[in-house]
Amino acid sequence: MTSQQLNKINSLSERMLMWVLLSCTFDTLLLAGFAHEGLINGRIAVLYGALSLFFNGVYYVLIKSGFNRRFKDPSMTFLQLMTAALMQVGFLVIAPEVGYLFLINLFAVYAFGMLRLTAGWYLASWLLGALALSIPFHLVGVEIAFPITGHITKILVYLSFILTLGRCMVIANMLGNIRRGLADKNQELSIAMKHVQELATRDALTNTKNRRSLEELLAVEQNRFQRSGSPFCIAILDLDGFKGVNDSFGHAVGDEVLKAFVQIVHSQMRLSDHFARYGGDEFVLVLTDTTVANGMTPLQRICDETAQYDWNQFGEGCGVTASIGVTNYRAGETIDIAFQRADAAMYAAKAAGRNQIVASDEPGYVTSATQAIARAARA
Ligand SMILES: Nc1nc2c(ncn2[C@@H]2O[C@H](COP(=O)(O)OP(=O)(O)OP(=O)(O)O)[C@@H](O)[C@H]2O)c(=O)[nH]1
Repeated sequence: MTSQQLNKINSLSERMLMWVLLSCTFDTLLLAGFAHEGLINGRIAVLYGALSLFFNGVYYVLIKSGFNRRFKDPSMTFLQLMTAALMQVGFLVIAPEVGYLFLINLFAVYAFGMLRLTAGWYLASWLLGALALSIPFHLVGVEIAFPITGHITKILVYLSFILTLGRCMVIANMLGNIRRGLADKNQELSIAMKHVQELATRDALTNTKNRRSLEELLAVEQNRFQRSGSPFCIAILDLDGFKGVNDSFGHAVGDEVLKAFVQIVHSQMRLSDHFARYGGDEFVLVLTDTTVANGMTPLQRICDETAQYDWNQFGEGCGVTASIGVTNYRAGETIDIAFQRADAAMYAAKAAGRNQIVASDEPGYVTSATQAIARAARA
């Protein structure tokens, strides 16, 4: 148990002791009232008050001195419960004329136990309580009374019931606090879990999805394709000349370039697409519900935006472009095979002079460079 947990237990135990002491004080006053009415000897009220003070004092000293930390249950709930229960049974024997009071007190005593006792300890305390109660009920043969003998005793009995209900309210409030604490802890835990999940699926530098998350998303898209035939294509985007940026301007500038590139892609992609950092200066864009034929337009925009971006803001002469390889996912193949095709296409784009798109094997979309040449020839 951590010292923070122990401190919490101690503060709860101290609060409980205060309530128990207050409760015992009321009982002592009620007993004094019954003594005044001649139902019991006045010394019984004094003894009840003195024993309450003594036992609560002992537990207070144990808690304050830290001695309770040596126990398996530092709250000492079982010990306190048994002390209180046996005290009630003892007084039931010596003052059966007001025996109802000690019997209803047992409810409050056992209810306090609910705050901390495990089922096993609760069962043990119940069995011990039952055993102890057998003494006044069976062996001693005392007359346990409900002492309404006049107007005053009626008020005293009424007060004792009201006070018992009050004790139940205090216990309900403590249980409510425990429940609220648990609910708060649960919420904190689920927020922390969400955060951990975010960290596990996000790239820390660029805040895009990471490779692990990409693999999961690709598996989802593959399933969707198999179920509904919804097409998707995989594009691998690799920066050109990024090593040069790092070498000339430093790693920190390189990081800024990566983040800016992510912004460019985010500004051009659809919300339903998936974008992830694969590693280093290599990224993957999964275009959902899209074939390469349709995907070429946003990819071309990314290529163009990257080439036209004001990289000089990071340093005079700083600049990168993007080479992109893209392929359709084909029925029945593994993601790995599609990935290899996209990778080969990306290397083809590099080999063809960088800053362009190569579609793996789509007729009519060999490279964006050939499209540009065709456009120029038409013009
Ligand atoms: N600043 C920064 N650099 C990184 C990070 N991860 C990898 N790199 C660097 O990125 C560079 C990637 O190398 P290359 O892909 O060969 O560089 P390139 O100049 O773009 O080469 P081509 O792709 O052939 O155009 C290496 O120098 C890595 O050290 C990162 O998180 N931050």
